[in-house]
Amino acid sequence: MIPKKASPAEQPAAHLRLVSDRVGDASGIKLSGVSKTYRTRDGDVPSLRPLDFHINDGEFFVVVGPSGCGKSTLLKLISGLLPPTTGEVLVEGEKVTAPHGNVGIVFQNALLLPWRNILGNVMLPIDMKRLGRDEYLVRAKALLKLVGLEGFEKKLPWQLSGGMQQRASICRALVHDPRIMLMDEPFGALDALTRERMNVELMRIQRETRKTVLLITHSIPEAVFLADRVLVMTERPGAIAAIYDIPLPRPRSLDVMADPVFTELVQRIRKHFFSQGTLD
Ligand SMILES: Nc1ncnc2c1ncn2[C@@H]1O[C@H](COP(=O)(O)OP(=O)(O)OP(=O)(O)O)[C@@H](O)[C@H]1O
Repeated sequence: MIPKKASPAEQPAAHLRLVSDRVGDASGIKLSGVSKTYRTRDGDVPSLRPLDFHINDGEFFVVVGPSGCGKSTLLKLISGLLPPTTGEVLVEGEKVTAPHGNVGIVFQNALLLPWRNILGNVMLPIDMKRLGRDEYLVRAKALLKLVGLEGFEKKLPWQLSGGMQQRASICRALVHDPRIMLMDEPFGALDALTRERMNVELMRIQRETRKTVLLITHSIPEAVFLADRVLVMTERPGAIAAIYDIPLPRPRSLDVMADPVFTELVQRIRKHFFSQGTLD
């Protein structure tokens, strides 16, 4: 389905140009006609309508949508955990047919193994993939330092706060140096203040590591704060309601939330959720 452009009546000010898609190349993530219908004993559950879009290499791309519209399904399709019903997903120009090493995934809860210390948890993908421990140990420690967890390597997960655990899970997703980070409501379980701090931290990590990030959130301000572009989904079966370009300069601090461009974008995206019945 072709992303919908804003009608003239809903056109924002010139500085809030709405883009349907940027021209993409073979790098990044490309979805062509990707749909998903779950086959269950009680019948078919159409979850995603055919989607076409491209996420550029190094882009911070955020997806917002109503509950149950297929956001997590989208993430599973890109990571290769689920096959699409129609269409194809290309990651770095390669068709995704199975779980692949090009992604690191962060879930809503840190999901650290309670019996492994923090360093051991970060090293889990390396141990599972049987990669060279010595080489990646250096990287794991450097990542922990990057997220402010230096000195906590030997602690067990319960000895850390929720925000610190989530930072460790981000390190775990990055330790094998994937090109892409997929994040499913990564800060949904955190209190508001910690969540804001984690957002600032995540942007910094993304800038330093130059990863392509696809993040799912229910928070529209969070989406606008973080993203280069925001994809708004319709209700299930999910389709693209619109894709917004976020022209706020980087680096961004929390002060950007007071910028009129920020508030206008938040309001425009919120309108999708308050129109009758469906998202658009
Ligand atoms: N394994 C499955 N079998 C059948 N239906 C499923 C399965 N997984 C998800 N669904 C259905 O597909 C739809 C999309 O689910 P998904 O988890 O992708 O939505 P979501 O947008 O991530 O939801 P939320 O925002 O509440 O986390 C939902 O209606 C869900 O019930």
